[in-house]
Amino acid sequence: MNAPARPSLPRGLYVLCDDTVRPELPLREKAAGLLAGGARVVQLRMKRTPLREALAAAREVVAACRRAGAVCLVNDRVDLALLSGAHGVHVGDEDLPAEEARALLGPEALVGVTVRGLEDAKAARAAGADYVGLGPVFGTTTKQVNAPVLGLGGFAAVVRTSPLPVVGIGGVKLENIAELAATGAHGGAVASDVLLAEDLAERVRRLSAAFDRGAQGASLVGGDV
Ligand SMILES: Cc1ncc(COP(=O)(O)OP(=O)(O)O)c(N)n1
Ligand SMILES: Cc1ncsc1CCOP(=O)(O)O
Ligand SMILES: [Mg+2]
Repeated sequence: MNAPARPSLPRGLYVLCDDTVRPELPLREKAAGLLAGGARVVQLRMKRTPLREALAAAREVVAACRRAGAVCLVNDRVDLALLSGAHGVHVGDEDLPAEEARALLGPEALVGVTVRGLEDAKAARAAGADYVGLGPVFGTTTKQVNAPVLGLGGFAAVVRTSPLPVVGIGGVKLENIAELAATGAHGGAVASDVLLAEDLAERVRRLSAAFDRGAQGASLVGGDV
């Protein structure tokens, strides 16, 4: 029997289409700018949008991502991910557990889990997650996180031994994303640096290029070429 066709999470820039950063700009316009810049992974993070509006926004953003060939993950809400036809969900400590998200979404969905260290990453793998979001890597004002800032060294130590691909989050910006990528991170998740830019598409292009440059450096150090 054929295995289910779960998409793999593209490596590189991972953008948050977030309603708390620059709230006056509608989510669909944020998504349009991000996708115009070639974003390949978009997480729809809605913390202040009323539920029915959130469902409508999710349907619109997921459809736009699918037209652009990008992966769209819904933050927190498995119900919205299901109803909007998203590729998957990202869950943390205050959301449904990864096992339950997987049970509801099925084997074809991508499930990402927030972790703070290696033990959490092992647990996420056992729970059926596809990747982990590890942070905060740097200081951030976008979310008050109840965990210490890892710094690049602490982040890299987890990346080296994580059983799942690691996406770094928290204070990731144009000035540090190449260094983050050079640790071997699978992705760099960015909210404010991209959403506060005047030209979202151009910022996506620059962030993606910087991540890819850093990742290339990592593979040269590793002796891949
Ligand atoms: C890629 C990625 N990693 C971590 C998080 C944080 O998720 P969570 O801990 O559930 O916090 P909220 O984003 O829900 O406030 C994330 N969203 N994405
Ligand atoms: C959701 C989340 N979890 C840890 S930091 C963070 C916010 C990241 O936002 P920014 O890229 O603006 O620091
Ligand atoms: Mg959450």
